[in-house]
Formats: sequence, structure tokens, C-alpha cells
Amino acid sequence: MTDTLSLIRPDDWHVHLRDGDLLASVVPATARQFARAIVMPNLQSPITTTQMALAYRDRILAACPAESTFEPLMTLYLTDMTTAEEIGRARAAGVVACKLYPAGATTNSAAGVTDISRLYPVLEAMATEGLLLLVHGEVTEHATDIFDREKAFIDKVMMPVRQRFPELKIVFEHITTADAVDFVKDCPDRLGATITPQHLLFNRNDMLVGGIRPHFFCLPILKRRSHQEALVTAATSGDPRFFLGTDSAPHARHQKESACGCAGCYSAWSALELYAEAFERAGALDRLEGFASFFGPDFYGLPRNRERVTLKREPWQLPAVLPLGESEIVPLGAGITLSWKLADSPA
Ligand SMILES: NC(=O)N[C@@H](CC(=O)O)C(=O)O
Ligand SMILES: [Zn+2]
Ligand SMILES: [Zn+2]
Repeated sequence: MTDTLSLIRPDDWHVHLRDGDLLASVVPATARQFARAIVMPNLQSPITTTQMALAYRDRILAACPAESTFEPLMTLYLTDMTTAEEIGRARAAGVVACKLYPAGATTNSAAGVTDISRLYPVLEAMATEGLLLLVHGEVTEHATDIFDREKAFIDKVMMPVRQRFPELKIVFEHITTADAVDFVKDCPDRLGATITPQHLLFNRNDMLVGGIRPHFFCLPILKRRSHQEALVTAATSGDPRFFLGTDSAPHARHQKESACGCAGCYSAWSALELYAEAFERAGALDRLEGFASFFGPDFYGLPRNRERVTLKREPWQLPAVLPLGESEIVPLGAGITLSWKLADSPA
């Protein structure tokens, strides 16, 4: 049995770093694990313009540890008002992608898109400029059951957008169902998907059996075990269309342990260790590097990283709580024992 795993340093292709006081707690955790990260734009005042994205980037860089070379990759939040001109400005400023939040689908999505067909000129501009479309893939109709919202989104939005804009690169973010896995596999190319550690390691029983456990509540919600198994199979298959995106989404403990708790799991602090656990359980540790370090940059058309990180086989227990600004946070998998630990200095 091997005791050391050396990987090209991974990137996180989907992370929430938040803003203000929280940056100081959250950014160093991601910068310790990853070389680059796709930074989600769903702040309380969403990042809807290039100017806002550049200012946010500066705040993130200011929160990085002094010796860090972490590179935040910025995204714009699409609204009904987004223009094709803004896409040109974004491209020129180095913004790499735009995020589609169906209005009302998730945290801070109230200003999201109400009807995707109205944004077709913007998607056209993105295809031309080479910006990727990142998608929170859930319908929001009241009548659609929360466990069926991702599947319904495939038919309603993914299929028509995929067909109309064959040149547009699309990332189906944080997929949670066998249906999404099949859809990605059936598309020729230019469609990738990120998979989170919580959807690989847990299913809805972990959240709902023996008491309701709000720290497992995220969107899209954890599904039944057969879906978890389909995600593990996809992530460990070596298919380059499936790659790492933690969807680390910090909310203070009191905001989750509440009568109306927030959606989101905080995984940034031990992200690689959580993924290593999932891959080891599947007997696929040799596939971790492709998923974590190669397929994301390849899909985005960015260079792979050159430096390496080391994971050591050293069982350790995830802490029950961590500090978060003035408050505290419960990390994903609090209290469980993980087999692998990230060594601090790069090998
Ligand atoms: N995943 C979540 O449950 N929450 C995310 C939003 C998102 O990615 O949908 C958040 O910003 O808190
Ligand atoms: Zn989302
Ligand atoms: Zn997210």
C-alpha cells in the first residue's frame, strides 16, 4: 500500500470565497490547496460587471498569504440585463466565464436569469469571445419536486442551449444525478461537469436518517445512493469531461443550524483530503490526478500547473468547528476520520 501520493497541484473549478471579513478566513484555505480557482460571483451584491469582477479580484488577492501564488479566475453573474458589450469588456479584462443562476435557484440568485432565451445574444457573444458558460442546473418552478429539479433542467434548458450554441463551452456545475452523468456522456464535446466532495462521499440518508443534519444541506440537494454511485463512477472513470469543483460554500454555523438554514457545504479547508477519501474508497487513487489536476485546465484551455503537492497516508480527524471571521463554521465531514493528509510544503 502506498503511503505518499504526489500530484500536480490541483485547481478548484467552482468555489465561493464570499467577501468582506470572511475573505481572510476562506481565501487562505483555498490558496493552500489549489493553484487556481474559478470564483463564483454570487455575492450579496452579485458581480455583474467587469469592473466589479476586477475590484473583487483585488480584494481576494489582498486576502492571500504573502508567499502565495494563488490565482483567482473571475466570472460574471448573468442577469436579464446583461449585454453582449459587457462580454467583450469581460474578455478583454481576463474574465474567463459567466455564471447562469436561474432566478431563485440557490443562495443569492434572486437577480439571476428568468428566461434563458432572452439571453441568447449574450450567449452568442460568449461563444464568439471564448468565454465559458457555467450553469447552476436546476429549474425553479414551485411544482417541480426539489429532488427532480436537476433532471428537469436538462430537458428544459441544457438541451436547447447545447443545440443552439454548439461552439459554446458549457460546464454543468456540481452535478448530482445519474441523469446529468448520462447527459454529459452523450454530448459530443464542449460540455464538462464538476463534481463536489459531498456528492461523492454522501447521499441523502447521511442528511436525513437519525435526525436532520443541516451541514449536509446544499444545492443541488444530496440525492439517493444510486446517484451517488453514478457520480463516483463518472469521477473515477478517467473521462476528462468530469473534473474537480468543490462548490465550497461557507455559511456561519448559526446560519445553518436554524429553522431556515442556508444551503452550502464548506469543504475548502480539507478539499483534497476529502476527494482522496472518495477515490480511495472506489479503489481509484490512480485516477485522482487526472480529475483534480489535468481535466479542468484542459477543458478551460488553460495550461496545466507545474508544481506538485504531496498527500501522506496519516489518519486524522476533521475538526468539529473552525473559526470563520467573528463567528465559526462546521466543515464538511466534521468529526469523520480521513486517511490522507495534505503535506504543507510542496514536494
Ligand atoms: N451550493 C450551495 O448550496 N450554495 C452555494 C450556491 C450554489 O452553488 O448553488 C452558496 O453560494 O452558498
Ligand atoms: Zn450552484
Ligand atoms: Zn456553488
